Amino acid sequence: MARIIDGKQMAEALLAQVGTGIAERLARGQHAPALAVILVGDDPASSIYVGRKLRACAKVGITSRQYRLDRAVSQAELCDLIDRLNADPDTHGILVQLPLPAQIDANAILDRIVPAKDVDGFHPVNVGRLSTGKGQGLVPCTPLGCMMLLDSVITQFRGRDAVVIGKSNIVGKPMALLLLERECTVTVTHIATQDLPGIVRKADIVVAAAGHAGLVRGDWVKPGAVVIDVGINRIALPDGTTRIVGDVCSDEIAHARAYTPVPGGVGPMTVACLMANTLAAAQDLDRPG
Ligand SMILES: Nc1nc(=O)c2c([nH]1)NC[C@@H]1CN(c3ccc(C(=O)N[C@@H](CCC(=O)O)C(=O)O)cc3)C=[N+]21
Repeated sequence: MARIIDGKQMAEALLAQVGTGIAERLARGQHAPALAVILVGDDPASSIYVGRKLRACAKVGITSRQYRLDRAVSQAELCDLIDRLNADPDTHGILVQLPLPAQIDANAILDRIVPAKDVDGFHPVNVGRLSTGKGQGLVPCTPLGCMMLLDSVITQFRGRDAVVIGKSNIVGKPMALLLLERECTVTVTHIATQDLPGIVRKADIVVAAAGHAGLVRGDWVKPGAVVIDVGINRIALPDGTTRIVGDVCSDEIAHARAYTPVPGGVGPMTVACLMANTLAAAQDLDRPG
């Protein structure tokens, strides 16, 4: 039977580690790390995600400040807020919850956050550092969490075939770069990919981040493969309730070596990695010079 990788438990362990790091900061007389979370509009899913992040902050001892902006906010107002937070020595991390409303140029906003406070790792400087594999720079939370989940079951990445389904800037592309850095042979697939099942069948490592409920079927997965399910899809059930499912038909992959459940897999690790990135940003910002 496939092993279920317990993301919730791994996230708890990472949060505990971050908490210890913060306690050590305080013992040295330094401030607690501070994270600014900007939420535009009142999308219910975004509010839930932001709520999880703020709760995690409270748990590990990160000071959090939430900025809730009207959905009609202008580009200039949002830029002003980011400029203020960039300049504020008491702010170590800045997160702008995505998606942003249509009138906002999201890339221009992400580019405006100083790279040192970019705890999402979406600024071009951090993207560039990841792509040159130098190990400095902040790495996007979801792919970082996925690598930690993979590290809990895989010792040898070198030479393994890895498939990433989805080419987003938030998950697919950075995930591919991290796997490439470990010397996997990486295939990035997307909506226009031909014979996706055939490509996935060859993979030792499958990272599904397509945002399509149940896309990956059991007969696509090679026996012994490790499957990371990044999908979070809310589906309607016949009784009128809804349920969260991933991109993988997890009931069909008993022949996999291991897989991450949804919920309880990648999601909790994403939040825990945000805490780890915020601590890392604070440590770097406080380093003299
Ligand atoms: N700037 C920015 N950074 C992000 O990191 C970011 C974002 N925008 N926009 C939206 C996505 C989504 N995201 C999730 C975080 C936690 C869970 C999570 O904790 N999920 C739980 C519960 C799932 C549920 O029941 O809803 C789980 O999978 O077990 C999921 C998804 C962060 N995102």
